[in-house]
Amino acid sequence: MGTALLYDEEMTKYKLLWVDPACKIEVPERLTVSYEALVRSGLSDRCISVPAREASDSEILLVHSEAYLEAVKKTPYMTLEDLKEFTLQFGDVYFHPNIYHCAKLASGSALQLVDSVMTGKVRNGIALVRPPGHHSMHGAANGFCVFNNVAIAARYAKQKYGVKRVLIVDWDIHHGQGVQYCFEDDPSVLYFSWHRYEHQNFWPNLRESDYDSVGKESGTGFNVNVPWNKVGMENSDYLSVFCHVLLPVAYEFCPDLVLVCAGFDSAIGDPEGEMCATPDIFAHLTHLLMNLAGGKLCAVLEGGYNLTSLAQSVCQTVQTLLGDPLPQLANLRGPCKSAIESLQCARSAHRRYWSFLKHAADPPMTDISTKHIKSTMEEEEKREMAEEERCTEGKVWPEPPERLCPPVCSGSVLPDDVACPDGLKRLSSSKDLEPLLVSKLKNRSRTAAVDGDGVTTFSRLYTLIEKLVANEIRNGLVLVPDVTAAMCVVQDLTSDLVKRVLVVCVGKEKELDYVTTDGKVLVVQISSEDNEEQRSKYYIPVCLKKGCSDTSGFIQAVFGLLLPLGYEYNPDLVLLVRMPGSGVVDSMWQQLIGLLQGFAKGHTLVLMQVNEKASMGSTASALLGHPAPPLQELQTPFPEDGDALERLRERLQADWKMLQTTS
Ligand SMILES: NCCCNCCCCCC(O)(O)C(F)(F)F
Ligand SMILES: [Zn+2]
Repeated sequence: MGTALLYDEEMTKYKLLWVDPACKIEVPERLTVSYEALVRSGLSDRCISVPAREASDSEILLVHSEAYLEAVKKTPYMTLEDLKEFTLQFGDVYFHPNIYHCAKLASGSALQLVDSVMTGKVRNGIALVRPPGHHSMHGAANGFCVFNNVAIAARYAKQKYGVKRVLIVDWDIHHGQGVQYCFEDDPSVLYFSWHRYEHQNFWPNLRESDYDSVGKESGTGFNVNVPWNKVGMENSDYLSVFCHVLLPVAYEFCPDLVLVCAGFDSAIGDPEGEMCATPDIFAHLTHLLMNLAGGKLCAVLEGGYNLTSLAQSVCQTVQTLLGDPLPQLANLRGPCKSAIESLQCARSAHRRYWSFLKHAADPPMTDISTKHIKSTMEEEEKREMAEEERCTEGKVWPEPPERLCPPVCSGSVLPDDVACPDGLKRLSSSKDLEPLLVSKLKNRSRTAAVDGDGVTTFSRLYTLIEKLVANEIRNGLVLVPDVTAAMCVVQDLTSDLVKRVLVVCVGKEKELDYVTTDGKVLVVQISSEDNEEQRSKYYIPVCLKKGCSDTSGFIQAVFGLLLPLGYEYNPDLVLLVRMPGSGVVDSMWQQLIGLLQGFAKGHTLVLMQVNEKASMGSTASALLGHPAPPLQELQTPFPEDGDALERLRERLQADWKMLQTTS
């Protein structure tokens, strides 16, 4: 299934008609540069174009009051003076004779997107709209927003399609208070937002934007705020919050639909955000959400005022929605101190509501929400001083790397008597291995696996790895008689082909003579074995008391440890080994394959034993990029596992900064 793209140039036909410094950044060019970048890059042609439409009164009334709608209806007939007068009652927003029409198109576009996804016409999609929506409230316009496009879409999805749970992820740099107010008492809509806050010194300067606004009444726990109390946040900070706050909660919530308030003012160069995360981060943020809700994801444009980073960020998002390989993120050096404080506060505020956060540490000593009183003056001084060096006009960043789709998506190396799963390309052509390599294999591998057909298997395996490295194939599935022997062989085969291999070992392993100290290989093993004493910087055993069949424990290890490590290690190849008898649940296995595609440009090599070939179909499906089925309701992870993971993280965070969640 494809990706929907909604855009209508009518929504460029309104603008600010008078002087207002607060609103001058919200210009029609925001939409045109975004759309034109998609056209120029050829991405728009790869999308399914869906027409915009006007939202009806009843749809708008899902969120807004009749009084407010009636008032906005009058604006097309107002004089310039009346429009100025009308605008004065709201904050940081402007009206225009055509903005009511555009606001209906913006909301209607979001609804068209929901229809396209919910009817299965497309898998996911994006709506490029203005005016934005996430600040507008039941009876008021605010922050460039007239109707709350995403809030209306959430209510619409529930009403028309009986959607039970909607996740709204707001990665815009401003707090979408309009969305928060709409759903704060509603447990069927989980709202997550990060936003520039600076201890309430940043617009919209609301006390309720802080991390301790967790929702109210039956919605308690279903509102997650992560305030950024400093500017200059980077890719590491964003990924840490996704791994350590949003994703565990999102997976436990298990949504039927994901809506994204896709604002790109959180990107580098934006005058509002003043952050330093690069446009390619949105490729990963999008990817990390794409295995939720069976892949049903609707992104709706909110903010974004640097026309260069906006256009690049939109392209990065669309390319991921289309399933293209992800760019490698270089030198992630872990969250900064302020981000760790925010992260720790958000986790501790929610630990009583979400079992995956249950073992979160106490809030930091300096409770940051009260800090803003005494810090206002010193912050003010610092802000004045730092102004010049932080000026966003000076910011430069590299053009996001090209994300080329290999001609073949998935290759396979299988015993001759095993049928190749649909969609996979069987590697039969195998060049003979250099004799030197054969002898190396012979003395390396412990079993007779390198006998006649063994050599054939390994020469095909070598060919597959060469093609992965050459980006001729994206990923691959290998079935062997003995995965343990094969693991060692793969290490030999890859040692001169790639710089860093991330080995994810699912299930227990007799003895793993696989560990290196030079960092060329990082092994993360998830099993029921407690190999604590063997642990080192590059060999990290994660013990699940109940083994890999405990999906709750497994998913907690993936988000709490495996993903942050993987991002920091930044491998060129991922070797995913499924040990026989691991007991891992198929949906979890597919989720894992999906998530690991975020590393190494998707170059994942799955190694399985022939007697596990029953799982080949689901493995192939995940490798081909089909969204993983949702994990069924996850029960609370076992306390000892949660505790052990927390302790393991604390011990490892000296070596691996991305594991830090406590200051
Ligand atoms: N320095 C000028 C002050 C601007 N204060 C208002 C900012 C509004 C932000 C709107 C947005 O970006 O959140 C949306 F997504 F809604 F467009
Ligand atoms: Zn914004």
